[in-house]
Formats: sequence, C-alpha cells, structure tokens
Amino acid sequence: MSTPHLDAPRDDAHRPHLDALAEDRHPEQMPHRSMLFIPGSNAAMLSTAYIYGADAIMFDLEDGVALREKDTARLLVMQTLRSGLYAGVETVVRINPLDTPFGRLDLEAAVRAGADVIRLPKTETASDITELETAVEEIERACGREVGSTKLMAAIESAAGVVNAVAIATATPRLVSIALAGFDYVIDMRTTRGDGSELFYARCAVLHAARVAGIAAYDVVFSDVEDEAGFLAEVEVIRRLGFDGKSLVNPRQIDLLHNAYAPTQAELDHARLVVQAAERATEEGLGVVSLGGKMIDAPIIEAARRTLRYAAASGVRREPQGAQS
Ligand SMILES: CC(=O)SCCNC(=O)CCNC(=O)[C@H](O)C(C)(C)COP(=O)(O)OP(=O)(O)OC[C@H]1O[C@@H](n2cnc3c(N)ncnc32)[C@H](O)[C@@H]1OP(=O)(O)O
Ligand SMILES: O=C([O-])CC(=O)C(=O)O
Ligand SMILES: [Mg+2]
Repeated sequence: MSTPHLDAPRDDAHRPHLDALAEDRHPEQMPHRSMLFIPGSNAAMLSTAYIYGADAIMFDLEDGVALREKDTARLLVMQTLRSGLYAGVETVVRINPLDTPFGRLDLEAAVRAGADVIRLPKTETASDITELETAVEEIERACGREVGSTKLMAAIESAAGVVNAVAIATATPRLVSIALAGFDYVIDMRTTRGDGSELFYARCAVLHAARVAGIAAYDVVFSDVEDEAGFLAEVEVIRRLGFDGKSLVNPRQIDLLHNAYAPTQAELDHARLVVQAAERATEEGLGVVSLGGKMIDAPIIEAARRTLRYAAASGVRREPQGAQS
C-alpha cells in the first residue's frame, strides 16, 4: 500500500505571510492536533516517521508492544531519541504503568534519552501523576537533565480517570496535556465503540479538565485507517467540542486531521482584519477596537490569533474533491 504525503513537498502556497501574522510561536501556543503512535518495537516505522509532519510522535512501549518485545522496544526507542532524527518534532514516550515490571525501566530510559513528554497510560488519580513526577525528577537529577524539562501527559482510560480528570489535569504544572483513550475506556464502561454517544460524557469531562488546567486535550484514536469518511466525521465532532486534536495510529490520518483544523479562506481573511485592527488600536492607544463598525473584544481577538496560528501550521482548508465551486 502506498504512503501518501511521504514524497509530497510541503504545500506552502497556502501559507503566504502567515508566520509573521501568527505572532506567538512559543511551543505552548502551537497547535497540538496530531500525536502519531508508533509501536516502539517497529524499527522500520521508528526510522522514518519523522517525515510525516505530525505535531507530536508518540513512541509506544505499552499496549502496542508484545510482552516478549518490551526490552527490545525500550532500547530501540532510546536509540531513536538519541539519533536526532526527531529533533524538530515533539517526542512523547508512552511508558508502561509504574506498577508493572516495565514502568520504571521505561521511564528511566525515556528521560535519560531526552524525551520531551512522558505519557502515562491508565491514569486514574492525581497521585499517579505526582508519583510519576517524583520519579522523573529523581532521574533528571541523576542524569543531569534540567529539573522540570521533561513534561508529562496523562491518558484517561477508565471511569475513575474520567471522574478524577480535573484533579489529574491540575496535579502539576509539568502536565502539558491530557488524552482520552477510548479502547480501554469502553471496556471499563462495559460498552463498545459506536456512534460516539458512549464517549460523550468522558469527552466533555476530559475537555473541561484540560480547559480548567490550561493544557491541551487529545481525543481517542480512530482505528479503521481505511474509513476516511468515518474518521473525518469523528474529527468534526471533536473539533466542534473543542479538542486540540487526536491521538492517531496511521500517517494517512495526519493530513486529514490537519486539514480539518485549518481555517477556511474566509475565516482567515476575517482573522487577519481583526488582528490588524487590534494592533492598530494598540499602536494608537485606543481602548476599544472596532472593525466595520462592530466592536471587537478580547475573546474575538484571541480567537482570531488562534485562527492565524492554525493557518500558519497547516494553511487554508482544502475542500474535499467535488465540493469546490
Ligand atoms: C489501543 C491502543 O493502544 S492504540 C496504540 C497502539 N497501536 C499502534 O501503535 C498502531 C500503529 N499503527 C499501525 O501499526 C498501522 O498503521 C496499522 C496496523 C493500524 C495499519 O497498518 P497498515 O494498513 O499496514 O498501514 P499502511 O498501509 O497505511 O502503512 C503505510 C506505511 O505507513 C507506515 N506506517 C503505518 N502506521 C504507522 C505508524 N503508526 N507510524 C509510522 N509509520 C506507520 C507503514 O510502515 C508503511 O510504511 P511503508 O510504506 O514504508 O511500508
Ligand atoms: O491511549 C490511547 O489513545 C489508546 C489507548 O490506549 C486506548 O484507547 O485504550
Ligand atoms: Mg489503552
């Protein structure tokens, strides 16, 4: 099967002058749309996946790796992190839970090799995160990594995790994002994946927790990589709810997701006008900003800046073939 977007040059024609307009390029202000899972035991995927353009790459040591391959996967991921191949991408390592025989070994390897973020699966309580933080700090001190430089993220995979989502999301400033993990969650809830109604409460709870904490929120993986329409329908739901993005299992899903999060040309044009009007008002020392006779307030300016950031990251939305006028 072919690998779309592998050889395609980045299409910068959609991105004129946007970098200058998206004024804040600090990593915390950048979109967190896509986090691509790579099984840590798959050497071929590890050696090529930096080319796909995901916002973050997640090297998996947990459920995507067979028991007999746990040690090999840990070594492979460590070597990959040290290789420098992923220098331009946010690197995330999903470790095994700390109460398994592999968790501490995974953590030690990931922190020492310089992972940007540790993803803790099956997080159920705030103390799961504070315990992780204590262990990370010990390793940072032991290996000379700056204390606090390893960020954390929590994956919520159970009813307990959902109920404790706010406490988890606010457990430490090291926590930069939170993800809902649908497969384990529906098992815990004694249901199955369906039309999305089975995830509605959990999605809202995780999302509200993320917003209270001021961190990014990732939605569940969509496992049928052949079902493009189903994937896009799910993306539209989670984008409308307010998720920053999704965990992904296949490179083909990256561009579909980024395009769905890109603003339309009309949204971009409006955002530019709003930001320009706001900047003019600041220069002229005016307290109130007006555009076309309408007052523009802070939330509108913030939304416009967010639109520019998304456009800077992925250009203007391409409509599906046949939908263009
Ligand atoms: C519930 C959970 O815990 S989910 C998390 C654990 N699961 C995972 O990590 C699954 C990761 N994904 C995969 O293994 C695969 O994408 C599958 C099994 C879902 C689909 O496999 P395929 O149908 O073979 O994928 P596809 O045909 O699109 O592969 C095309 C190319 O993309 C590569 N590729 C596929 N998935 C990935 C990935 N996640 N990361 C990097 N490269 C990938 C393939 O190696 C292949 O490369 P090649 O053309 O150089 O040979
Ligand atoms: O963490 C994820 O996104 C995938 C996962 O483990 C799950 O759905 O159970
Ligand atoms: Mg899981």
